[in-house]
Amino acid sequence: MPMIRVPVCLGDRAYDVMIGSGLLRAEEHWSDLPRASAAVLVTNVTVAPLYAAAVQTQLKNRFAKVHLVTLPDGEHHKTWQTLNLIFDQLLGHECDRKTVLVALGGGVIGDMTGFAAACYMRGVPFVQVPTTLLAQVDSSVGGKTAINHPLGKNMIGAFYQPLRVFCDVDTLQTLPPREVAAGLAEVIKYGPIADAAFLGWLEDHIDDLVALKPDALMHAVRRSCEIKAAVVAADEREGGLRAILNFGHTFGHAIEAGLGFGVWLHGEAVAAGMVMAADLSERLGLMPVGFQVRLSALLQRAGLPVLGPKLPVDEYMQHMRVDKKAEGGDIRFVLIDRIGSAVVRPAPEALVRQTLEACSA
Ligand SMILES: NC(=O)c1ccc[n+]([C@@H]2O[C@H](COP(=O)([O-])OP(=O)(O)OC[C@H]3O[C@@H](n4cnc5c(N)ncnc54)[C@H](O)[C@@H]3O)[C@@H](O)[C@H]2O)c1
Ligand SMILES: O=C(O)C(=O)C[C@@H](O)[C@H](O)[C@H](O)COP(=O)(O)O
Ligand SMILES: [Zn+2]
Repeated sequence: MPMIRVPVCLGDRAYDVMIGSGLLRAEEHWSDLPRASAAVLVTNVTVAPLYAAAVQTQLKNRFAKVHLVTLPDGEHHKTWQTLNLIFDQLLGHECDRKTVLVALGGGVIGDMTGFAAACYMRGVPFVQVPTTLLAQVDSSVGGKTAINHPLGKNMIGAFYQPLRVFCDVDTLQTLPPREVAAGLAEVIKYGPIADAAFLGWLEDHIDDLVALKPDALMHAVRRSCEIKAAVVAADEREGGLRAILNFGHTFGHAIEAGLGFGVWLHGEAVAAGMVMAADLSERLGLMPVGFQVRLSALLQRAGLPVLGPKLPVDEYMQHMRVDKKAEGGDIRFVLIDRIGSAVVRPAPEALVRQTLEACSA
């Protein structure tokens, strides 16, 4: 299987997303990481037994010291307390400011390791080795790093880009089906916001993706990373365009925070959130009736929920008011105005409430 490079063009901070089979064991792709006396591999208790040894072997060829930090697993551990476990180890091992952090795992590990890298000694280099579909198609690319606050998702964080991203699609074969589906939510997201043809391709190949067919996975990871890389290169810090990557997230983050982090997976909450955003797009007359049904059908075939939980509407509204896109108290939604095109704008509260009633159960 070929190895593909997707460049993320950010001037002197440009980097490659490398996508392929066998990357964790392909020494040539690791040999030009920067020189430093130490690397710190950050992973969790689930991923460590599967893939830490392979990555440690690569790192030991390059760094005199390789330390392993194994964190607890789960979205509810994306906190200050867990972040501090990374800093404890970095300081305990007397790591200097050239130390390279390596995030091995899903989006939780990637977001926390990236944030630790942004903060430790005011910034050390880091590398992403995403091992979930969601992390390969989305979270490892683009430099959003964060932890959660009980009152809001990803509220404490930084924009901080990795040196490189290694997407070894072989690692996806060990994912539980629920995590595959969660990753597919973010893949499907790219169709409505940026690429009508990709949405059609997903409708044709969703069964192959659910079955983890390697060729289909390669194409989905590649196209997703290409779209994300282009958006991030145009608007790294979400001054405008980048907000389209938040399609489904205004509602989705409210579901995650409202239920408590980890009850619904991020991708599951985004799936139900995209259906809500599609419904709102129709209510506003931006999209013809039928779009929401089309999107829901695809999400259901991927094994995802298409209705949010029946939280009180006021609770949804409260969580959405602290969304990072809100301005001056106005919640701003990512809405679709044509398949392959998104707009970011406020919506009348009465319509939002109708959407929440109609799209939760
Ligand atoms: N920074 C961004 O741009 C961005 C984008 C999207 C999502 N996110 C964040 O990413 C997080 C979700 O990421 P996720 O869906 O990867 O969840 P996750 O990191 O919790 O991983 C999902 C589960 O899969 C396990 N796992 C990981 N790799 C595995 C493998 N190869 N085989 C078997 N099990 C494996 C993990 O241990 C975990 O239990 C959320 O916190 C979300 O906010 C960030
Ligand atoms: O990269 C982005 O920009 C995204 O919005 C991607 C999202 O899938 C991701 O969940 C991101 O972490 C959400 O960002 P936030 O700023 O709303 O926390
Ligand atoms: Zn997301």
